Amino acid sequence: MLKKKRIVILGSTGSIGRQALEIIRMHSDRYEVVGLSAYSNIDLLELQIKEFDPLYIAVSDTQKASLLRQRMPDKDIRTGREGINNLASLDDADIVLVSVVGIAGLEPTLTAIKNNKIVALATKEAMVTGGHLVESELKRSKGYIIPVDSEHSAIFQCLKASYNPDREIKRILLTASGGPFKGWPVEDLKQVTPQQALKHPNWNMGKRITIDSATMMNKGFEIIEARWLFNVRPDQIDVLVHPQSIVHSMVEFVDSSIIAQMGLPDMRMAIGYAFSYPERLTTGVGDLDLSVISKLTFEYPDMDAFKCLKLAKNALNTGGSMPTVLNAADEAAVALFLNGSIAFTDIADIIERAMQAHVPLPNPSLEEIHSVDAQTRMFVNNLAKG
Ligand SMILES: NC(=O)C1=CN([C@@H]2O[C@H](COP(=O)(O)OP(=O)(O)OC[C@H]3O[C@@H](n4cnc5c(N)ncnc54)[C@H](OP(=O)(O)O)[C@@H]3O)[C@@H](O)[C@H]2O)C=CC1
Ligand SMILES: CC(=O)[C@@H](O)[C@H](O)COP(=O)(O)O
Ligand SMILES: [Mn+2]
Repeated sequence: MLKKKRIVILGSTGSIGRQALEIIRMHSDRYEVVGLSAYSNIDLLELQIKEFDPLYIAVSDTQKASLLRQRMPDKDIRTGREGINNLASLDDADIVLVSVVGIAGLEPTLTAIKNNKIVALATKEAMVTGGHLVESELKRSKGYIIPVDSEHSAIFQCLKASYNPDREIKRILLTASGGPFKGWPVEDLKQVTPQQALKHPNWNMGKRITIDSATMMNKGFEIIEARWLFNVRPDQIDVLVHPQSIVHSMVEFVDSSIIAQMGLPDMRMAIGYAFSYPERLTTGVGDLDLSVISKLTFEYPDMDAFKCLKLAKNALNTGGSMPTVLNAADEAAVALFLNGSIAFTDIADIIERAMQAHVPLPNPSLEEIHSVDAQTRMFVNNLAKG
C-alpha cells in the first residue's frame, strides 16, 4: 500500500483550492489533507474540515478564527500571518499548495521552500513581488516548486523535452486568451462594467485574476513569474494572444523546435499534475478533440490597447521593489474598480502613477517588500480619494 502524500492547501476556499480538493477526493487512496486555510470564509471551510478532517487549520481573520473555534472546539485553529506560515512548515506535510490570492502568498511560499516542501505554486504574486527571494531560498533548501499557473505548468512540462534547459531554451511563448475585451476600440474600454470584466471567455476564476486577465496585467505578472521560475531573460519571453486557450504555452528551443502543451481550459489538469508529478493521473478534465477545433490562432498583443502589459515589462526591467509596486497598485486599483470607485481604464493609469512615484529598492528584503506593498496601497487609495 503506497504511503499517501500529505497535502496542505493554503486558500482552500478559493477557486484553485476547491478544485484541488476535487482532485484529492478523486484520488483519496493517494492523497490526504493535513492542513487547510482561508481568509474569512469559515462556512465553506467548516464543511471542508468536516469532509477532510485536517490536522491543522488557519483562518487569517482573527474574529472569524474565534468564531470557528467556538463551532469546532476540538480543532487546532491558528490565525494571522503566523497561522498560515505554521501550515506552510508542517512536519506532517509533503506538498504545500499555495493558492491564496495576492502578496499574502509570498511568505508562506518562502517558508514552505525553507522547510523542504514540494510547493505547488498557484499564487503568481509571490513570484512577482519576491522572485529574487524565492530564487535564493531554492538555492539554500531542498524544497522545490511545481508551477500550477496553467501556462507555467505547460512550460514546466515542455521543458521535460530538453536535456539542458539553461542552454537549450531560445524563447518561451506565453499564450494569452486576450480576455473579454480583445479587439475592442480603446475608447470603448472606459465604459466597461465590473460585470462585463468578470466574464472571462474561457476560464472560471477568482475575481482578482479575472480582472487582471481583462486588463492583461495577468499576462504581465506571468512574464515576471516565468522569468524567475525558468531563469530566462525578459527578452526570451514572448506573449501570443491565443483566444481559444487550448495551447497553454510553448517553448522554442535552440534547434528551432517548438514544444507545446495543450488541453481543455480546466485548472484541474495543472493542479493534478503538480500533485502527481512526475507521474500523471486522471483529473476529470474532458478530452480535447482536435477534430472539432476548427482553428488555433496566435497573434502578438496590441500593446497600446493593453497598457498593463507594458507596465509589467517596465517593472520587470526596473527590478528590485518595482514589481511589488506593480502588484500592490494593481491589487488596490482592481478593488476600487470592482467597488465602482474608478473606471476600468483608470486601473492602468493609477498603476503607472504609483510606479512613477516610486524610488525602487535594488534588492528588497521580505520586510521591505511588505512595507513597499503597504505604502503603495496607501498611495493608490489616497489617489482615488482625490
Ligand atoms: N483561479 C484560477 O483558475 C487560477 C488562479 N491562479 C492564481 O491562484 C491564486 C488563487 O486564485 P483563485 O483561487 O482564483 O482566488 P480566489 O479569490 O478564488 O481564492 C483566494 C483564496 O485565498 C484566500 N485569501 C484571500 N486573501 C487572503 C489573504 N490576505 N491571506 C490569506 N488567504 C487569503 C481566500 O480565502 P476566503 O475564501 O476566506 O476569502 C481564498 O481561499 C491567485 O494568485 C491566482 O492568480 C493562477 C491560475 C489560475
Ligand atoms: C488559467 C490560468 O492560468 C489563468 O492565468 C488564465 O491563463 C488567465 O487567462 P488569460 O490568458 O486571459 O490571462
Ligand atoms: Mn495563467
